[in-house]
Amino acid sequence: MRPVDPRLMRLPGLRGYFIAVTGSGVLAAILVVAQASALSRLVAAGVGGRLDRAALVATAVVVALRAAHHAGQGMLAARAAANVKAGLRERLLDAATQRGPGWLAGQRAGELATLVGRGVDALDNYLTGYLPTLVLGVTVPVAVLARLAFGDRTSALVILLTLPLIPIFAILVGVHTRSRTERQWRLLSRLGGHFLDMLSGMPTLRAFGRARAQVDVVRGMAEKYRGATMATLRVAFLSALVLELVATVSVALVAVPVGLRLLDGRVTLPVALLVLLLAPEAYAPLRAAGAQFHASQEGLAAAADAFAVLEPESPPAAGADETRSRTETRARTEAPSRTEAPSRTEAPSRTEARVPDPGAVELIFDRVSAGYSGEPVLREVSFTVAPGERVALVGPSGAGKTTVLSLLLGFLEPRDGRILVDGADLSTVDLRAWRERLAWVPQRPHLFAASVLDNIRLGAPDATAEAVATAAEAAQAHGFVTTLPSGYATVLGERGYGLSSGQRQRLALARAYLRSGASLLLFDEPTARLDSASEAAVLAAAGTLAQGRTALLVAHRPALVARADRILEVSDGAVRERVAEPDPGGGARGEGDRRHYSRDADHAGLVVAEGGGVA
Ligand SMILES: Nc1ncnc2c1ncn2[C@@H]1O[C@H](COP(=O)(O)OP(=O)(O)OP(=O)(O)O)[C@@H](O)[C@H]1O
Repeated sequence: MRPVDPRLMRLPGLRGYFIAVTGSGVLAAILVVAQASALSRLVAAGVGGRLDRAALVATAVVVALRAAHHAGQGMLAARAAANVKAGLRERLLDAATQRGPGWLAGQRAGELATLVGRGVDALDNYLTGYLPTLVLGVTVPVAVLARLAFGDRTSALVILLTLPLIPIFAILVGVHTRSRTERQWRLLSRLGGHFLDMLSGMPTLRAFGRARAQVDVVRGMAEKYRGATMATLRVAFLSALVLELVATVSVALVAVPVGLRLLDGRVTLPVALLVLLLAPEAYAPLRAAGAQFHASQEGLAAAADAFAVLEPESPPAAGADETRSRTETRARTEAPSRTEAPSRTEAPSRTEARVPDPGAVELIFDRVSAGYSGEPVLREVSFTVAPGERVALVGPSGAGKTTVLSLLLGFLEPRDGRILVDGADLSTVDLRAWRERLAWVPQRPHLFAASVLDNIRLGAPDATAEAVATAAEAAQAHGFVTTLPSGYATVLGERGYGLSSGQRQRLALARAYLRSGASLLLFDEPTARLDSASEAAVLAAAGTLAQGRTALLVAHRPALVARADRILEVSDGAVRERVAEPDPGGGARGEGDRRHYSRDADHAGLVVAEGGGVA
């Protein structure tokens, strides 16, 4: 058990705070010794029937300084804690954003929310209580021993020998309580995660008649958390008692001999008073640090979880239970190459990288293998999409069509192989600038609890109301939006609550249509929830949008497949060319596809096997 985890020093602003607290601790120690010296002189003079004016003034000044220092220290600690917590929250949110949806999907939103909210707040006890007290636990005893070395060496020796008893007992109790407090934090975070999960799944639970059972589960978890909290509090009270006892006995071991020596005349009254005033001060901060240790443990357990998100490569702290290792395993496995330090991810290391020129892009997958945990979903996949081509990705559910789009969005990095966009390796491209060139309609679009206008304007915040309306019209959304209570100003519920899933999809399409500067369209089953009349209209608009741009469309529905220039089938980890079914509307141009694909295959260095399979 280390009194201070060195990783904490990497928290934003903590190093500066630690230096300030150390300076403040040294000042506090000087004031403690000065107060005891002045007071002992004042009292000794008073016992002798004199008034030592200099000692009186010195005592008053030092007491005032100590009060001011105490208030200043409190303010410094509160401000620094607020800064450190704000910085940590910012970094956690940054890390979550950088890891992308692939990683976030594997996290329980509630656990992450508990960590960013209550977990980070729990650092307060550590920052404003334990850390300053721990520093005082070093500076004050050193100052007291130094002063007594010149006043009464015997007492200094007794203090020197008894002082270590407090940290020894504190560590013994701390080792015992650490796992309890960690368990308490895990239970809280699991409770938060489960509760949020349960609330968002309430309609499903009710439909399947499981809502009541879940209430019992939450009650059981809350009960466990209560039990763990009470157990921790019990140990904390007991340990405070033990430390109080050790400190009191130690002070007695100093005070009794000094009293006896005073009676014998072997020590003067001012010196005896000085010893009696300083001895309790020497033990007090260490005793307080021992007691504060328990209160700070929840914050430290939360900080360890925060480091697992910020620096997933760092080893877990001893004693971490399966929840933490599960969080870390997810972080390692679900975003294989995003698990390194934030500096290795996305924009920071890619700022020098080139971004392909605007206009339709050429895409080349060159022996790309990719996946999440375990077996790769795509194995050595190679294909090319020419600039301006409309390519449909088809294949059985779970084959890896969305994974192809995730790779292009930069949410997932290839385990092997390269993805070239206009000849540039995507792993070296500035992802932020690259994503500005994409218009993406995900399979399950996310709408925010904001106005319809702001939801559509997500990808083009400067777009005018007219441009939004035009995009909405193209996405077949304008009609239903105008029937909403406040039209485009209508504020949606969380996740677009209040709209049908088809309406949500149309808003997501409008979002994409508004990105008029996009050079690559990535549509993941964009018409899956639309009726056939809306689908036809949306596809006509998509056709217009796709002019002069490259488009990759994940498609199950024949109408969408029919509009593609080429069809690629994703199955069994491979991507194969498929001859398009003839389209009565004349959209598909599949017949020439084998030859077309051979040219691409040569380009990407692959061999096209019989029947279009890629060997
Ligand atoms: N975030 C993730 N973590 C772990 N595995 C994942 C994740 N996302 C997808 N997978 C797995 O990867 C495989 C391919 O998923 P993907 O979503 O690419 O399939 P798909 O072809 O788009 O399927 P569908 O047509 O059903 O949308 C599936 O087996 C899926 O279970």
